[in-house]
Amino acid sequence: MTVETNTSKNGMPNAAAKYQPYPQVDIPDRTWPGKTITKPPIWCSVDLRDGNQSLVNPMGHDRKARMFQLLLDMNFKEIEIGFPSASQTDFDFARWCVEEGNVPDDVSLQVLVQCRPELITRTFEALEGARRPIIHFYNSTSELQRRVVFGKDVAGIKQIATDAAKMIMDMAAEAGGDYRFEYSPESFTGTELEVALEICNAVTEIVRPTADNKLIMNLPSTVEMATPNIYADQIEWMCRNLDNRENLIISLHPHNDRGTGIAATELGLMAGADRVEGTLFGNGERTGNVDVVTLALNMYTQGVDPKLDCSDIERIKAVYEYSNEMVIPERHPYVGELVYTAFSGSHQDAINKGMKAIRTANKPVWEVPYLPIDPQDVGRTYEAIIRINSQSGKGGIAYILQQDHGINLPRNLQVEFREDIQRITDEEGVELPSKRIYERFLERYVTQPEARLRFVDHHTYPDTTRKGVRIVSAEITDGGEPRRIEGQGTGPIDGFIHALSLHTGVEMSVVDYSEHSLQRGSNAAAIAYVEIEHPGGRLFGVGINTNIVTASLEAIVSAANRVLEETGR
Ligand SMILES: CC(=O)SCCNC(=O)CCNC(=O)[C@H](O)C(C)(C)COP(=O)(O)OP(=O)(O)OC[C@H]1O[C@@H](n2cnc3c(N)ncnc32)[C@H](O)[C@@H]1OP(=O)(O)O
Ligand SMILES: CC(C)C(=O)C(=O)O
Repeated sequence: MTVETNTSKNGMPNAAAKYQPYPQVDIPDRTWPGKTITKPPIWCSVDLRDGNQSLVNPMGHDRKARMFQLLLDMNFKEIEIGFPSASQTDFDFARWCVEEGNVPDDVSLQVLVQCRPELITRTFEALEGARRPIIHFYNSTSELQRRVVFGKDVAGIKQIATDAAKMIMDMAAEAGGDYRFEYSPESFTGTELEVALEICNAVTEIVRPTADNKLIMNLPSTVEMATPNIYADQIEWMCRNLDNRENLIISLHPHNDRGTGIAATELGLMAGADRVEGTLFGNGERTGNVDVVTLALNMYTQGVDPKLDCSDIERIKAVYEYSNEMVIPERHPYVGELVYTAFSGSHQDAINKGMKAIRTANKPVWEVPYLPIDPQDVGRTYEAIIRINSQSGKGGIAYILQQDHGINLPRNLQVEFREDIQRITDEEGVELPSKRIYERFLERYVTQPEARLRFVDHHTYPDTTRKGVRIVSAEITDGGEPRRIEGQGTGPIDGFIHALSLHTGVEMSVVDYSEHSLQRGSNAAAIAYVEIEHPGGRLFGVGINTNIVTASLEAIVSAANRVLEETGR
C-alpha cells in the first residue's frame, strides 16, 4: 500500500497541493509585445502614503516634509500625501501642504480614502482649499477578499464602490472645489477581469469623467501574483473593454512580491497604461511598490526623457534614508554603492578601453561596456568605476593609476605591475584602495627605499676618437657610498646603461623607453619608463623628475636596482 505524502523531496510542502497556478488571460490578439515605451507616463509618488504605511515608524511631520520637498524638486506633478482620515498626523500634514506647503500650481495633492462615509467626510475636510486635489477612493474587489474579508458577493462589493463614488461626487459638488478623482479596484490582480470591469464601469458612470476632468482608473497589482506578461495582458484587456476609455487615465500601481514589479510596469505601459504610481527606490508594503527611480532611469537609458529629475541621486538616496529610516542595498539599480563599480579584470579592461574610446571619439553617445548609464548623469563620479581586488586585471590597475594619478603605464609594465598587485590582493584577500596601489607603485619603481643604487648627477661629452659616440660620466651612490661611473653610447640613456653595466657587472640594455608629463604648467614633472633586458629577462624601471633626462636616468637606476634585487646582488 502507498501512503500519499504532502511533503516533497526538498523538505518544503508539496507545491502543487498548496498553491494554484495563476490563470492565463484570453487575449490571443494581444498587441503589447510589439510596442515600445516612447514617452514617460504621468508619475505619481505614493511614498508618503503606501511607502509610509509600510514603515516600522511611520513618518512624522519633518520626515514627511523633507520627502515632500524632494518629490516637488524631482518634478512629480501628482503626489499622494497620505491617508488623512486615518491619522491625525496625516490629516495635519495634508493641512500643512494646503496652507504652507508652497505647492506649485501644476502639482495636484492626492489623498487616499476607503469607501466609508465617515472617512470620506474627513478627507474633504483635510483638502479644503487645495488646488485640483485628487481624491483617491478604493475598495478591494478580489474574489478572495469578497469571500473572506467582506463576506459579500460582486453586487455587494460593487455597491461599496458606487455608494462611495456617489457620496464623493455629491460632496465635491457641494464643496464647489476643483476636485479630481481616482478609483482603485484594490487587489485588481486577484479580481476576475469581468468583475473588475463591471465595478470600474459602474464607478465611471457615476463620476462621468470628461476630457477636462478625466477619471484616474488605477489598476493595482496590489499583490504581484503572476509573471509580468499576465499583468500586461490584463491592462490591455481593460484598456480595450472599459467604457469611456478616452476620458480615463489608466494608472498602474504595481507591487513587487515576485521581484518583477519593474518589468510588470514596463509591460503594462506597453499595454496602454498612461500613469504610474510608485515610490522612490521601491519602498512599500512587503517587498515594496514599484521603484519609480529605476523605471525613470530605464527609460532614460533608452533615449526617452523620463521627465523626472534624477540628476542628484545621492540626494534622493539621502532623503529616502532619512525619511524612511531605511538603507538602500549596495546592488540597487542606479543608486547602490557598487552599481558603477567593476572588480573583475575583464570588465575593468573593457570599461577602461570604452572610456578611452569615448574620450577619443568625442561623440555624445554613451557606449561603455558594462555601464548602461554614464554615472555622471545621476551625479555619481567616475571615481569608483574600477576597484581592485584579487579578481582584478592589469586594465583596472592601469585605469586607477591613470584616472587618480595621471600615470599612463606602458602595456608591458601593466602586466608586470599587475603580478605584484595580484600577489598582495591574494595574500590579503581584501580590496586594495587606489592610494595603496599608488604607494606600492612608487615604492617598487620610484622611491625604492631598500635599493642599492641612487642617481645623483651626470654629464656627457663627445668621444673625440669615435664619431657619434658620447661619453657619459655619472655620479651615483652605491650602498650610500659616492661613486663616479663612466660609459659610452649614442646618447645619455645608452651611455648611462653601459656605465651601470660595467659598474654592476650585469649586462643590461634598454629595449623600450617612453615618457609623459605628469601635470600641466611650467613645473610639470615628467615620468619616464624604461624596459631593460638583462641575462635573467626583462623588467621595468621608472623615474619621476622635473628634468626629463634626469627622469630617464633615474628610471634606469630603478630598473638596475630591481635587477640587482632579483639576482641577489
Ligand atoms: C492596499 C492598500 O495599501 S490599501 C491602504 C491601506 N492603508 C491603511 O490601511 C493605512 C491606514 N488605515 C488605517 O489607519 C485604518 O485601517 C483606518 C483608520 C482606515 C480604519 O480603521 P478601523 O476602522 O479601525 O479598522 P480596520 O482598518 O481594521 O477596518 C476594517 C473595516 O473596514 C472595511 N474596509 C476595509 N477597506 C475598505 C474599503 N476600501 N472600503 C470600505 N470598507 C473597507 C473592512 O471590511 C472592515 O469592516 P468591518 O469592521 O465591518 O469588518
Ligand atoms: C490603494 C491601492 C491602490 C493600493 O495601495 C494597492 O492596491 O496596493
